[in-house]
Amino acid sequence: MQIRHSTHPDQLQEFDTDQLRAHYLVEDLFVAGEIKVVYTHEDRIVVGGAAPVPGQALTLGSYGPLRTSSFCERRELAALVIRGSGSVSVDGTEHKLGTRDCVYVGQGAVDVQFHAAEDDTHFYLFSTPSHASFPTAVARFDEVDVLNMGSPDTANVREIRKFVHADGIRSSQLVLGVTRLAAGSVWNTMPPHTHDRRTECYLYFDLPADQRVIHLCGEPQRTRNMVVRNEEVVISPSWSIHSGVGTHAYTFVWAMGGENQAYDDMDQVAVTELR
Ligand SMILES: O=C[C@H](O)[C@@H](O)CC(=O)C(=O)O
Ligand SMILES: [Zn+2]
Repeated sequence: MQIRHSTHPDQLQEFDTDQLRAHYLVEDLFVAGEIKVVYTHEDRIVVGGAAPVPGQALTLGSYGPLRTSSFCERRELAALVIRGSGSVSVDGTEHKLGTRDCVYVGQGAVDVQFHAAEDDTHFYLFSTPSHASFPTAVARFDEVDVLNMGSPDTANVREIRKFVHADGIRSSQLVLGVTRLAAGSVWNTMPPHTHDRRTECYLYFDLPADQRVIHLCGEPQRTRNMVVRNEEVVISPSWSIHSGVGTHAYTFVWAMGGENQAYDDMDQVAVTELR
């Protein structure tokens, strides 16, 4: 388990490209036959990747820094299939998931296993601390409500789907959804926002291997950027905007943990205020 420490916004001004990437970008999460996890002290979120091969399930263990006997002893977890299809077994109950479907696993689950139904199946894992147990539940990409956002003039036509949230799958603090850009649209979350009460992570996917997303971070009046590949995660501390422009359309998982679950609790930043 890799550890990322929290950072102060002033530090961002001192970071060079490599330091910026070392603190906020998570690469190489998806390795065939392995589970990879990264613990950030920003709201104690754990992000991970599970890439089982068909016929060989992967079991989620606990990790030294958690000091628990099972991963979900004091945590809740969401697993979303970003590529392929498969199932997640939670204490013996199998939940079949197609591409872009998600299972929420409540605190207290002991035995969590990932099974691939086809080659190149990738599960994205997102976990936050939890001090109350909520039922394990599945949300399907094609069944959750869709919010249409953006316009062709600003190249940001996109569909926002909320999976784990106050009016969907209930959780202790975890909030998660998927945003998909229309062909020809490239901007997400523009105009951008911050939410001082939550940390947010973006996992970009469905981006062709030879394309990139230029992800914008930092305080609104002193932004920085990182060039991001397919299936990489960006950690956004609560003081940072989180927005990006692709060289091609893409999809991303946005997921948060923190003080509240109110999606609308955002401080919007006008495009003209950015620097
Ligand atoms: O806090 C919420 C998140 O940043 C995302 O839901 C924004 C997003 O998906 C978008 O505008 O494209
Ligand atoms: Zn946000």
